[in-house]
Amino acid sequence: MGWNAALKAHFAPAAGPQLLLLDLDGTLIDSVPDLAAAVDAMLLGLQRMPAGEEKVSHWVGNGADVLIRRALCAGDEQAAVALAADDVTPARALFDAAYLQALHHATGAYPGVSEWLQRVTIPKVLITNKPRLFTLPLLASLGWSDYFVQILCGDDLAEKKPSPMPLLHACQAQNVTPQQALMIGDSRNDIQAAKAAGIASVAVTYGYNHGEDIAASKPDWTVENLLQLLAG
Ligand SMILES: O=C(O)COP(=O)(O)O
Ligand SMILES: [Mg+2]
Repeated sequence: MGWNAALKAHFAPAAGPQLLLLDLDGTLIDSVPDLAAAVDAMLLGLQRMPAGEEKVSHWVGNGADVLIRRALCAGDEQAAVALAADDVTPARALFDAAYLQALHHATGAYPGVSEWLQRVTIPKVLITNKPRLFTLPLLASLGWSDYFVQILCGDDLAEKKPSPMPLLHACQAQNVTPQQALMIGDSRNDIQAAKAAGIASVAVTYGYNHGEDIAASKPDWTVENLLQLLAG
């Protein structure tokens, strides 16, 4: 396995990155159908109108708590932030129950991802804003648990992406410098975190980025399929 010319040039004289930091939702898996079903079950349980996949796809990226807040406030960001924790708790219970039952009904890997995960043999750390409660059973269900040397979820550290904290934590734990690592993600949270950590970043163009073009976040490279990162 070899890296494409752009990555080779960036990481020279090494053959490529020494550590891959990988986002999950919107990068490796298309999880919005199942997330939207759980959000809609939650909203119906609260006697509200369902939101549907398109809106939910714009609300994903900052973890379950923020997703639920956005859903309760129909995407009004200020209102979502201002919502009292007591108003979120009952909704969270409904969401958790619905999503845990259907983590992997309609969720699947994006084209090229399974082959890429098999071909890329350097250490991979999963860095997701998804809570651990959902991440571990979902990875097991996908048969992917053994691909990662470390799994950092949204509730594992004091700060989540766009904070650089989980990325820097992974580099330190895996004994590489930020300059030797590569972050791959679909949203501005991934790219901002990478820039703040001094880590080069690849954005995939097919994921969820709050309805915005990921190019606006100025990743170092963009790809439509992870296999484009490899030579040949
Ligand atoms: O849980 C989310 O909102 C997004 O998770 P991600 O960091 O894997 O994209
Ligand atoms: Mg993502």
